[in-house]
Amino acid sequence: MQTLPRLAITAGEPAGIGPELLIRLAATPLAANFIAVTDRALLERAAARCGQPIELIDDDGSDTAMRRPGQLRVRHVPLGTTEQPGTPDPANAHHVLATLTEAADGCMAGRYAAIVTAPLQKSSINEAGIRFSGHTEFFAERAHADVVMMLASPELRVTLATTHLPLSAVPAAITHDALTRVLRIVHRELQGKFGLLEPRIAVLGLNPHAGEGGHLGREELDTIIPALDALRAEGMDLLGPLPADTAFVPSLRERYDAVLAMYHDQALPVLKSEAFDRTVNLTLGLPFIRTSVDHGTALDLAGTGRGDPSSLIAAARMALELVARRSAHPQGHS
Ligand SMILES: NC(=O)C1=CN([C@@H]2O[C@H](COP(=O)(O)OP(=O)(O)OC[C@H]3O[C@@H](n4cnc5c(N)ncnc54)[C@H](O)[C@@H]3O)[C@@H](O)[C@H]2O)C=CC1
Ligand SMILES: NCC(=O)COP(=O)(O)O
Repeated sequence: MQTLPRLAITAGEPAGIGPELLIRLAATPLAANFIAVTDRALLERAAARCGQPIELIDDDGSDTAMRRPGQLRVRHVPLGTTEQPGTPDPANAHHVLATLTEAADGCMAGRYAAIVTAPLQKSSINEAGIRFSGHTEFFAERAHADVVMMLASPELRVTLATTHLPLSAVPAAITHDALTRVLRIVHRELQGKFGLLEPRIAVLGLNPHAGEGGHLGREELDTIIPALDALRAEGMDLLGPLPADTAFVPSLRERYDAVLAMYHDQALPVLKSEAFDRTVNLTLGLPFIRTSVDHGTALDLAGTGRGDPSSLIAAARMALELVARRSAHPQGHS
């Protein structure tokens, strides 16, 4: 019997749009066995807010060959307190982290084929007194893995040398070793996850005009260029460092398969402004597949049922594609 991949879907911040997006995802005919890792009653309230019928089934860990649109399995993780849409409560921080732990541990134990995450409110977890900067770092720590954040639309893949850091901390984090480590992961994962045998990676500079020959900053000359040259000597096809302001013009985009940006806001606005509804966040380097939405908790829309589920649906589709590729080519996949 051909069974459907078991995808763990975390709902993220209970007071955000995540729970409603899960209901919308469940309504699609996607060929997946979705297991919502969250509170059962939260999903019932989200379905009522969306005005969409939902059939919740307690997950017993079994496989199935079919799922009707509107059916959603649930791995119940109780809330700390009942959600107020639009107003995150730190009393739910431990609940949110428990859902991530169950999804990650379940993937590593083989109970789920992949994880798809809805957005969480990082500040609410911090307000509960917990050090936390994002799913990416949480899953990396849980899996003891070196990871890289990628956001990908059908037209553009962007990877990040640094993720959730204050801007003032970025230059010190751009070291020869860090760039080497990150580029090796990106190169390996473009081969394994995307089937690109000889991936072409464009690397952005850190400074305006990529440092203008040292007149606008020395990080390119002192760190980035030597790191790229060493990796080129190993055979990697690297372009740059390119000035970030022109790296995304069409003539240059034809010359690379992915971009490595030095920091979070250097490249993500390009993706989010041209493909907000089609972009997927994925974590490279984990021992399991994890995809996510490209947006946040949209507290201004939470509770209205009007959040757009497109990015979550795209994330689920990409997770299914990666699961299928892993089954077909298990040796090339982390
Ligand atoms: N993967 C994750 O867990 C992510 C979490 N966040 C967190 O989200 C929180 C809020 O972040 P913001 O910067 O305000 O960004 P945001 O993405 O939540 O909202 C920005 C704007 O986009 C709109 N928007 C976002 N998603 C939408 C959707 N699916 N449909 C329709 N409109 C949508 C919002 O209504 C708002 O006007 C922060 O705590 C941040 O850390 C942000 C990005 C990713
Ligand atoms: N902009 C992407 C983002 O902040 C998502 O981070 P993560 O929670 O997936 O690590």
